[in-house]
Parts: sequence; structure tokens; C-alpha cells
Amino acid sequence: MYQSPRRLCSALLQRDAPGLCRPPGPRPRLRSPPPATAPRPASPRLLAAASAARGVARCCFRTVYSMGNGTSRLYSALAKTLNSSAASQHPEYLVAPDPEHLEPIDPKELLEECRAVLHTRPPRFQRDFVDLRADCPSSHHPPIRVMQWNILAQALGEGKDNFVQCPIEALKWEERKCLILEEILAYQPDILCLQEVDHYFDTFHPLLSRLGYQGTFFPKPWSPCLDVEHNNGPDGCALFFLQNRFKLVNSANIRLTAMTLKTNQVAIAQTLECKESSRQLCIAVTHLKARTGWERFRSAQGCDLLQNLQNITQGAKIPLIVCGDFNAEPTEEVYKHFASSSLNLNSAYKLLSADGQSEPPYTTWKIRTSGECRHTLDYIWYSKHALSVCSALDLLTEEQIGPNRLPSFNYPSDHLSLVCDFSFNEEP
Ligand SMILES: NC(=O)C1=CN([C@@H]2O[C@H](COP(=O)(O)OP(=O)(O)OC[C@H]3O[C@@H](n4cnc5c(N)ncnc54)[C@H](OP(=O)(O)O)[C@@H]3O)[C@@H](O)[C@H]2O)C=CC1
Ligand SMILES: [Mg+2]
Repeated sequence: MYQSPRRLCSALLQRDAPGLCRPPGPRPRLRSPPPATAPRPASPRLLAAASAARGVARCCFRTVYSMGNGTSRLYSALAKTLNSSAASQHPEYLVAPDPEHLEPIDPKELLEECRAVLHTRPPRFQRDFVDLRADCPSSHHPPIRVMQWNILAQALGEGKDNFVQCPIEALKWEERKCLILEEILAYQPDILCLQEVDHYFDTFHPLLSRLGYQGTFFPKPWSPCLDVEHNNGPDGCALFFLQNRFKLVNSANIRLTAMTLKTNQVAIAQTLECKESSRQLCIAVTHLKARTGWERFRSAQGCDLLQNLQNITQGAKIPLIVCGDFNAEPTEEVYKHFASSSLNLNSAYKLLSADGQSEPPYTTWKIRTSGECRHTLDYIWYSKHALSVCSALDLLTEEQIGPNRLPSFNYPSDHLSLVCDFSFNEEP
């Protein structure tokens, strides 16, 4: 059954998740390392934050989530879902705390909280940024860091995905959410694009709001999560940006069509204004239909998304970044549509290859009952004339991923996060 936001929010910063798993080990330093990594007693500040979270949880039932221009569309899309789907039994996921009532959190403090919960887990994987500055014009503005990640819906991971080599304990939400947060906090993206989010209102929205992000969530109309017992509501795409770097200009929640039919897949597209440079940027996140046999369907969804993005970017006038789990290898038609679109897009992770022309060998790697699945499905597309990639986060090696593949005690999703730093090119 769906768990109430009250129960989940009160557990948000819980420190004493039972020790599971593997022997303790040192956890490597991150980009902005906190002073201590060992478990320690809760600081008064975190106790205050936990108490604020409980306060927030109390208002979960009465405060309707409100966020910028996308609110009415989001609400109406959700209301439609409620009218017509299994979600109607569980209307609580519609509501979330009002971000104005949330106390800011120091990311280092939250990272320490996460590490304390994870103290019995093996060390976090080390991944390095590859410097691509030859491709990057010098700029006095800091680069824009974009993170793309299918975080694995909790309900799907536990109830549908059949990761046969992943122990069920590795999927426990109270610890897995800390691994996800740790990954986000390690890279501190300015823009965060997520798929398979089924803990938006009780986890990611309240916490990331307190870290300074503005967020939008668009659930799938018929999320397969709703078929799983003890689900936490539908999964969907979520888009977050740092409010101190960007102002929201407009926002569109898009239900993708294929051959004129509405589908179960969605996208969010937002136009942001960069506060330092006053330049605009369109950012989109999507998750296309999964599984073999659906290649033409994905291709049609991709065409629909491209058409929407043509309109939103005013015919490619506004620089564009599209993040997604496309569920398609580079050989598929939908990939080719994006690569040859009049939006002039390039796939950022190709720049990690020696010739700049090849996608990485995998972005997801798991073992299901059907066997091992190693695929390149996730991409960060960008307007190649307007933007440059300054650096990209390298993928995990096969050795790091290990023989049981993903997800694992070390890594919370079957998909790897992709992270790139972008800068604007000079305007012509
Ligand atoms: N009640 C109803 O009337 C309806 C219910 N539904 C529900 O929605 C589901 C289909 O939704 P749809 O959005 O099209 O789903 P998709 O086919 O796109 O897949 C949904 C999820 O399943 C994961 N997945 C991919 N391959 C496999 C696999 N081999 N085994 C297990 N999981 C996999 C995907 O993860 P990833 O992207 O990471 O690969 C994805 O997140 C139906 O199965 C049903 O549960 C849909 C319509 C109507
Ligand atoms: Mg999945």
C-alpha cells in the first residue's frame, strides 16, 4: 500500500538504519569533502532539520504543491491520472510541503548524514571528470553542471525488475536513498534530470528544495509502480535547477505521443534564464518506452519530443540540453533522429571516446532472469553550436561494477549517472 507522506518524511533524516550488508570500509573523498566521514552523533542543526522535516510532514496533507508556471499543468495532469487510473486510491502523492516553510540545509551536513547511514556499506566508487576544455571557450562565468540519471524506481527495483544477482537488502529504501543523495551531493549539479522517481514528494522535493533547488515532477499516467504492492505512488521524470543560478522562464509537462496516440511516457521541458549571463537555456528530461520490440514506438516518441522542442526553442534559437533514458542503443532510429535533427544536437558522452564519434560501451548493466543486459541507453544531448562541453564524468569500469553488476551495495541504480559541465559559446 502507499505509505503516507507523514511516515516517510519523519524518517527522512533518520540516522539509525539497521546495519546490513558488507563490512565497513573507508569512503573516498568527494569534490567538496566534509571534515569528517565517520558516523557521529546527530548535530543540533540536523536534529533541528529532522524536526523541521517532521513539521513539514505534518503539513503534507493540507498544502498543495505549488511551483511556478508548471503548477496548473502538473495539477491538471495529475488530476487526470487520478480520475482515470489506479492512482485514484492514493491521492496523497498530490500534496507536498510548501518549499517556503523549509529550512535550508548545508549540503555537507546532509552528506555526513548520508554517510553515517551508509557506514556499513563498501566505499563509494571513485569516478573522475575528464577535461574536455579544448572544446570549451574561456568564459568568466562558471560552467553549468548537468546531471542525467535514471535512479531506479523503488517499487520497480523491488517488485518488477528481477535483478537476480542483487541482494534484496541492497535495495532497502532507507539506505538506497542515501546512496542516491550521496551521488547527487558528490557532483552538486546545477541542473538535475531524473527518471524513475517514485519518491519525489516525500524525499527528493523536500530535501533538494532545502539545498536551493526548484523542482518539477511529471508522473507517468499509468506508472507500472502502481501495480507493485507497497508502492509509493507513480514514477516519473523530475527536473531540478539551482535557484541561485537560474530563473524559470517557462515550463511544459509533455505527455509523449506516438503515431498520434497518447503514450505512457512523459517529458518535462523548461526554459531557464542564467542569472550570471542573462542567457536562456532550454532543458528537457525524458524516459522513453522500454523493451525490445518497441523500437518504432520509441522513434515516434522521439519525433514528438523533437517537435515539441522545436516549438519551445523557437526553432533552435534557444540553446537546448536534452537528458534522458532513451531505452535505445545508438543504432536505433530514435537516436538517429536526435543526431540528425535540425536542432543541431550532439551527444555529450561521445566526446569521451578517442575519435569523439562513439558512445560509451554501456550506461546500464544488470543481470535479469533473461541474462546479462549491458546497454548504452542514456544520453545528454546539447546544441552543438551554442554550447560546449568542458568536462564529463567518466563511467564506472567493469571492475568497479563487479561480477554481479548493478544495482549493488555500492551503487543504487542499474543506470549510471552522467554528468557534464557546459559553457555557452560566444554569441554570433
Ligand atoms: N492498469 C492498466 O490498465 C495499465 C497498466 N500499465 C502498466 O504499465 C506497464 C507498462 O508501462 P510502460 O510505461 O509502457 O513500461 P515500460 O515498458 O516503458 O517499462 C517500465 C519500466 O520497466 C523497466 N523494464 C525494462 N525492461 C524490463 C524488463 N525486461 N523487466 C522488468 N522491467 C523492465 C523499465 O526500466 P528501464 O527504463 O530502466 O529499462 C521501465 O522503467 C505495464 O506493465 C503495466 O504495469 C500500462 C497501461 C495500462
Ligand atoms: Mg528501470
